[in-house]
Amino acid sequence: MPRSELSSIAEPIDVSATSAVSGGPTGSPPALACDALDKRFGATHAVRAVSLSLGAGRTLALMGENGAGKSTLMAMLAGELKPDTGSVTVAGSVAVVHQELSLFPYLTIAENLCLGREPRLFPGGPVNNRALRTLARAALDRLGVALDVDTAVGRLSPAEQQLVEIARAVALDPALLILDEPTSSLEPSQVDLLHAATERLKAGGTSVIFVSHRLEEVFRFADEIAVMRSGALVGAGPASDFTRESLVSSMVGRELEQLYPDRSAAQPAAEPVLAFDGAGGHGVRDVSFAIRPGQIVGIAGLEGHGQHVVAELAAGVRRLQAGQLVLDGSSTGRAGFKSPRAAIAAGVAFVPPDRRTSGLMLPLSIAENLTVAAAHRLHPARLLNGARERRATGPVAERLRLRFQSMEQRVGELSGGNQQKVLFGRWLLVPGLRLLVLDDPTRGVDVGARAEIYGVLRELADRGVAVLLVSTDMLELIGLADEIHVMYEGAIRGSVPGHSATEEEIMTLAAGAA
Ligand SMILES: Nc1ncnc2c1ncn2[C@@H]1O[C@H](COP(=O)(O)OP(=O)(O)OP(=O)(O)O)[C@@H](O)[C@H]1O
Repeated sequence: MPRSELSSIAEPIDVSATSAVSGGPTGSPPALACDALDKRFGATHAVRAVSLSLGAGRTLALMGENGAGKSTLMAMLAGELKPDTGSVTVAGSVAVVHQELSLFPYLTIAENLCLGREPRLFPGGPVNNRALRTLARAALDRLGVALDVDTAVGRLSPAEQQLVEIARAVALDPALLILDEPTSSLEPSQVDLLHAATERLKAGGTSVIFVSHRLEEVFRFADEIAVMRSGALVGAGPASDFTRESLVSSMVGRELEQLYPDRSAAQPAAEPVLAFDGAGGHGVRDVSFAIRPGQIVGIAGLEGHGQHVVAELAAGVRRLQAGQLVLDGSSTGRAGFKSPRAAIAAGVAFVPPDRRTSGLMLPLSIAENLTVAAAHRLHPARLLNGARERRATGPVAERLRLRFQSMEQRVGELSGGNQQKVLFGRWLLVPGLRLLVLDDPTRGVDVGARAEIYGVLRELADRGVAVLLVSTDMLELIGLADEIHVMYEGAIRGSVPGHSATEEEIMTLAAGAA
């Protein structure tokens, strides 16, 4: 875990002191202060003259739209990125948990947790495995996580890996802990663990900065809020000075009337586009439900209960081992779609959850990534045609409020949330779309862009496209889906109509308690 090389403040810190962002506290030095930080990447002015300070034991939520400059600012605060101008002062070490995990999958939890600071049997000698395990267990205990420290990290769910990564940062006892979207893959009970752990850290004088696009968490975790827009700090102060509405409008620079679009009044009675009929395999079993044209069907469940497999079966990424998939009234064959290509040929599109490993071609341009699915229509001769590509992709980029320099920019240079928008936007250009399968489509996407994505989904549904939405965000499912199927241990435990569903109802089913 990187530690800051930055200059330290020698004076002890008054833990009881409170501090306002960008305002001095009661005379004690802040745990973190930065002054006029500025950073450009070529033509992009990513961070503009940002100054702020944070007291010891305080939590700051750093908010802003995708591409606002949050990750760049945090990298400079952590000493990982050199500012063009400006300075940072931290009263001690900094530990960072990035959006992309940095654990070694083949090493155990204990080995990952103690990497680079393994206890030795004697100085310079072999690793003391007993002490290693004890240290690792203590690190997990501090977070309240019950995992076997001998498990290889690659066998853990994404949420568990995230917790290990956080435990590793916490174990360093940093003066400042920086968490970049720590909760995006966590389920509610794990968010509770993280909340309790940060409260304990704060009581010990550690300051915490975190980024989240989930507003409900921001008000729960943060003492202070700082809002960035287009690289500049546009608002900062105690969390109690903000309301949900004022926070959103300060982030997106406009009033956001509603996050979720109105539902269609009439439920479609048409034949299903796709029906799961006793489908099983890869840990799921007896899955039966139908998706009709114009319907948004949601799949809920705690991490690891089979919901991703359902999305992958629908999209031809995995083959069935039992039951059948029925497309327009006819079976798709013995094992479902033969391949993703066969699913696409049938008008089924898939937005996978992990944009970095499955979906985007990071070295290629935005335009190329957007048009790859529609390539047959846009490039009949399979040759890139710049003018046509621009005509087609421009409106999509505008609609999704993509923040970019030019359509020729490499996707790898975009902020995380903007990459996700490209992944989603590519399917808007595809002709003959019948069923859109989405697996956690708004992870890391800011609230303004999320409203746009939700609006686009509703529009697609109103045009007769069927939507299968797998999401860990229960509020998103309740806000969008016409019907929600809740999975538990690989099977559908129960189904609830979207318009009347409550979080409690879904959680009860997801925990297998109903
Ligand atoms: N290495 C880089 N090269 C070129 N441009 C970059 C680089 N890193 C970031 N940028 C640009 O700097 C701007 C700020 O990006 P940053 O990742 O800090 O945003 P963010 O607020 O963290 O966004 P998100 O919420 O999507 O993670 C964006 O326009 C991004 O494209």
